[in-house]
Amino acid sequence: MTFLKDPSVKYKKFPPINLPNRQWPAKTLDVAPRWLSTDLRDGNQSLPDPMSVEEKKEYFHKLVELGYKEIEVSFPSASQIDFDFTRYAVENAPDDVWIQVLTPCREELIRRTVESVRGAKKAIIHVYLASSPLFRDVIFGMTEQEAKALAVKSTKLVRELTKDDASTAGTEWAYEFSPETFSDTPLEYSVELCEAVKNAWQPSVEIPIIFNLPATVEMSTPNVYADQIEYFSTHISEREKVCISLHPHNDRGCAVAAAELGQMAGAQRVEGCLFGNGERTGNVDLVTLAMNLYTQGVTPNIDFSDITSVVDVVERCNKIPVHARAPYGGSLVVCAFSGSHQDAIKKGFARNDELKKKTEGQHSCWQIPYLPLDPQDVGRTYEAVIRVNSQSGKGGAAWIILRNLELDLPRGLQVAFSKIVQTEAEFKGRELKGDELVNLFEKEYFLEESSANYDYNLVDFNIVSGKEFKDQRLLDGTVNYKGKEHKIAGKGNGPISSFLDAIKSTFDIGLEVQSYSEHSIGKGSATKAATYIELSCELPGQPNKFIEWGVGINEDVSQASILAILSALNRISQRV
Ligand SMILES: CC(=O)SCCNC(=O)CCNC(=O)[C@H](O)C(C)(C)COP(=O)(O)OP(=O)(O)OC[C@H]1O[C@@H](n2cnc3c(N)ncnc32)[C@H](O)[C@@H]1OP(=O)(O)O
Ligand SMILES: CC(C)C(=O)C(=O)O
Repeated sequence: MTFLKDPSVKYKKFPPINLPNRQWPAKTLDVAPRWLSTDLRDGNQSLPDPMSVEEKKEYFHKLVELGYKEIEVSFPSASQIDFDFTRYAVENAPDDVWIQVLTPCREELIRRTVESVRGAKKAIIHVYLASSPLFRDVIFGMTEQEAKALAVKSTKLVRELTKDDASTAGTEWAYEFSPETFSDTPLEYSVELCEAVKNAWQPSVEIPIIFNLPATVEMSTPNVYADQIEYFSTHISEREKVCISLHPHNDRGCAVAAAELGQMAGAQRVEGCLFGNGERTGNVDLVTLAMNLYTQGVTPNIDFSDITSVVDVVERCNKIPVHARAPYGGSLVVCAFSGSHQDAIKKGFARNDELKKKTEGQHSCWQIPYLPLDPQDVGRTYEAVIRVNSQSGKGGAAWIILRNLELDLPRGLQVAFSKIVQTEAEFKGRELKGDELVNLFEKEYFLEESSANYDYNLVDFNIVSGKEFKDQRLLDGTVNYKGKEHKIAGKGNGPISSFLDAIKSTFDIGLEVQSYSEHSIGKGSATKAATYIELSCELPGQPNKFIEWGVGINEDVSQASILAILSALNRISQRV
């Protein structure tokens, strides 16, 4: 079969819903829904290697820790592992967590399912049945009325085994019914079927019946799903005794949008999996949904403050990696490699700091270009935000030096260092890690601990000033040049000019300061001065001037300047 020139001969368009009075487009999402994690059921059933009991335990505890209050733990009639794990969940769930289990409409499987949650504090029995014409015809060969009768019979059986059985009074029972696949079922029939199920269950306002309306296979644009939900929400009777739940799959890549529009259309609950695991393209991603609320200022009631630990558990138990670009949790989503992004982020942070200073810490609104979320909110560091490769500009490397060494490089030095970084990144053909950049900077600007191999090294110096010298400074000291110590002496208006004078008289090197800046680093008694000096240099026998930057760091401001001059001089010495 070839890729069709005219796919309409094989695939039919999904018809729009006739809902001229639809209200959902004007709604906003202002509160978190009830969440149900089906990682341990729908997620698990789609894994090449389903989870072991141990893996399910780890995952379950993570879900509880994150704040999920409704967890579908299994399909207990599927396997001994699922049954045993359900028993574990029942015995170990906190009192406020509902344990949900799924069963088809088969008597022996319903019985075993109810058995699996015996003794639970709170349990939801979830029953599903094919309702769409395709699923009914293909899977069961049942008419609409036969399917309805089976759904009613199964609901009555669950009722008899649970809330009508006095011996289970210690358990708070809830009931969930899923017409599969709701999104491909005529709406009038979905409502008729659910009315019959509701009547069989007899819900209360306190514990409403859950009608979970799955897009078992996503077949339309999310607005169509929203129309379907709004239709159901406005046509089902005793709405106050009904909780509408969404269960979107991601076949068309729109599950998150479908879940969001579905909530706008009246749904109060969402079922999904962390990072969108699940059948085929997955269930809707619960992380994205919660964090989408969070970044709109709405409390999601789920705590993703340590998202890396969530990724770890999900990857370990599912044995499927979380994509590096997965919204919010992917390893690359808070990283910028490209120059203009890095520049914007760096400026954004600087502006934020300024605003904070101006408002004495009151400014708290997050507005950083390219970063919709403060990485620290999910336990990530600012160091990881900017990473450097051959696509990066001066700002990226400067950011890493700032974050690691507290050195706020002047613009000219950023440009100069960026060229060095570019050459290195192209040479290595890959990203340069933070510590590689720091090492490169320290090596290039002669800031390493061991300076034994540098051409010029400061051994000692002394500066004197006074009226008798007519406000001039006199500097004398010792400089080691290529292993040999030289006594130096010079005079000038300050430490820099007197040192330049000393270098001129000792080595016949003409140096001129092109630019200078300085700031402090560290705090309290550990405060140091960081000095940046751009020098132009005339060397004996060399026709052209050299221009180089140097960096010096020392507790003493004068010494920091002298070290910066020697740093530039060493760079020049290396070039000739
Ligand atoms: C949309 C969803 O995700 S639904 C959940 C799907 N999850 C799973 O299937 C995982 C667990 N499943 C299992 O372990 C097994 O399929 C079991 C235990 C449920 C049934 O196993 P088997 O009896 O061997 O049947 P098998 O898996 O081959 O086929 C499924 C049967 O269930 C029937 N079935 C499917 N859905 C339902 C339903 N909602 N209610 C009743 N029966 C159903 C099918 O018609 C088929 O019956 P048939 O054998 O009479 O044709
Ligand atoms: C059992 C139901 C809710 C399901 O998993 C689906 O329709 O995808």
